[in-house]
Amino acid sequence: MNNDAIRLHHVSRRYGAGGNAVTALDQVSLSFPRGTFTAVMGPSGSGKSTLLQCAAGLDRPTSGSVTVGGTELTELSETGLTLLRRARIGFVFQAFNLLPSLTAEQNVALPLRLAGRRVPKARVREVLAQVGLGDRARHRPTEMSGGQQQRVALARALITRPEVLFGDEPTGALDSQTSHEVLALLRGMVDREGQTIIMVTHDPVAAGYADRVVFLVDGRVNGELVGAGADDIAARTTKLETGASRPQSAPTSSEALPC
Ligand SMILES: Nc1ncnc2c1ncn2[C@@H]1O[C@H](COP(=O)(O)OP(=O)(O)OP(=O)(O)O)[C@@H](O)[C@H]1O
Repeated sequence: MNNDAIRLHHVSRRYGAGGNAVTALDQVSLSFPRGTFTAVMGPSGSGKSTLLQCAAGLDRPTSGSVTVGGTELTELSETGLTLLRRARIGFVFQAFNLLPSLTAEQNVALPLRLAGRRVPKARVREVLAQVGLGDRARHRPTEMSGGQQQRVALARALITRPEVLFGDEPTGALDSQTSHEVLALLRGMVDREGQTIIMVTHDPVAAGYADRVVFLVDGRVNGELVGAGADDIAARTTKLETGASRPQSAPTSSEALPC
């Protein structure tokens, strides 16, 4: 069986046409093996969100191929894409996007309800316990801290047992201690349950929880760091932001080139 949860092959995404055209992604090829945690970093406008959206089936590439566990997304209809996202993909964003009138357990059950599926109460409790909120099932978002709300959002993303969990700055609205708690949870899901996670972040400390960090510059992959700590990641991002590493330099021992 293919061991990649997601594969992008020569993916390009252009917005607009003529003189106003923007190439947000330019021939990006990347593989995300199952059970790994990848951070995506790069300067503002380098294509991180576009990469996430194309990989998650929220946006369609202009050219190239995206496969989720062997399913070619570019061949799916809109309905097919929606069904695939609902069943096989989870999302957490910087904004928690919880419904304020619903309790934690009702928020967590929402994706199943929207899909017209049965909501096993035990599963809702299980996933809330998994994020350390077993005792908060009946609380509403306003009765919870930011970190707790993000953990409810995480439980909501996990209720369907997604093959891939995408995070777009999931700790962007949290203080450093709370960020650590959420990132440690994500790390534990990869290590204990083999969850695949792909997370866009600007924060080298957050990226340090990942197994590898993929860097984008001007819509292209500009190398990656494997097993790096926050200091090395910060040094690399500073270089990218000042343009010092363009064009790409030869990889060092802890670096690997994209496949
Ligand atoms: N809907 C759109 N229409 C036109 N241009 C777009 C659109 N979405 C993104 N872009 C452009 O594509 C490029 C990549 O944008 P993207 O949001 O993917 O970058 P990013 O790395 O996520 O940026 P940031 O870190 O600032 O969020 C940018 O030049 C952006 O202006």
